[in-house]
Amino acid sequence: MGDAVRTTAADGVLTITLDRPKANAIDVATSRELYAAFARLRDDDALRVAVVTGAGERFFSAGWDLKAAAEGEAIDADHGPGGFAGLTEFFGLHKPVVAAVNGLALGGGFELALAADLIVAADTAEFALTEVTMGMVADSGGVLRLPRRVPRAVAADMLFTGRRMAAAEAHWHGLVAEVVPQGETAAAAARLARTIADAAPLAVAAVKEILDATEGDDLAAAYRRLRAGDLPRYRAMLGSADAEEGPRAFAEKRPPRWQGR
Ligand SMILES: CCCCCCCCCCCCC[C@H](O)CC(=O)SCCNC(=O)CCNC(=O)[C@H](O)C(C)(C)COP(=O)(O)OP(=O)(O)OC[C@H]1O[C@@H](n2cnc3c(N)ncnc32)[C@H](O)[C@@H]1OP(=O)(O)O
Repeated sequence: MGDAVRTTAADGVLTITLDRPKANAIDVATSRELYAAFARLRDDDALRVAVVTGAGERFFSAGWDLKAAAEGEAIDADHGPGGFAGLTEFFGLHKPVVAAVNGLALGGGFELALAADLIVAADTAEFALTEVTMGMVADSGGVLRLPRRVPRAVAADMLFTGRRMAAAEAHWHGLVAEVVPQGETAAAAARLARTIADAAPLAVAAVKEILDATEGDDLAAAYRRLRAGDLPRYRAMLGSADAEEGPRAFAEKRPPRWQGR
């Protein structure tokens, strides 16, 4: 990777660390490094899940690099690697992403966490979409995802005012899966990621595909999607050797040996 994004891989888990003093802010170069890290997750069959986190204890990410912006650098929110397209393209991939929010997740930093499938947060973490106070809209996923993760009135309050949401409130809303003491975020996220990495890869991919494909549907429409046969990863799971391996391993009282086919 480059200077601002570090990656390490172990036990099927890719850990992506945003490490750019002083606030883990994201400029165009950093967004391209993040993009490359998620491309590695997508393309490496040995990798089954990613954890994305920030270096240090104060910031997960303070979002877009406002100093670079003041000097004229623009992140194309629709088509550039660092914008909504990147977040949508990669967070629609077939492998889950866990955000380990170790501190302040502001603006694009919160959008990065919102694009993940699961969030583990430090008890000191805070979340905010401050774009409206910066003359912008959180159009790299924030304005679209937040109302689908918390009640509309709560999303509206945050989007109109840029107010912060503490980790405890985020957990109360179900936005955050787990809150842990500061300093334990990475370990908690790693435990969650390893549990996912140990599950059947085709089944995990099918769950992610179904969650993403039916997010906006009511139950009846979602069920029709599931039965329509137009979800390729779900279809692949149904006819897989792994779908037979699970019951066989249980009957033989041994751990399953997933083959990913
Ligand atoms: C899957 C593939 C895709 C990969 C790419 C994913 C990209 C994600 C989306 C990209 C971005 C989309 C655009 C986004 O929607 C728009 C935004 O993010 S707007 C910016 C939002 N951020 C903020 O509003 C936070 C701004 N910061 C502050 O308000 C304050 O810093 C603070 C957080 C309240 C802390 O205040 P203080 O305690 O007083 O500390 P300082 O202010 O002195 O900050 C310390 C230090 O950090 C620098 N800094 C802080 N925030 C930023 C920032 N956003 N950009 C640049 N620098 C920042 C600050 O300047 C200080 O440094 P110093 O001046 O001391 O050198």
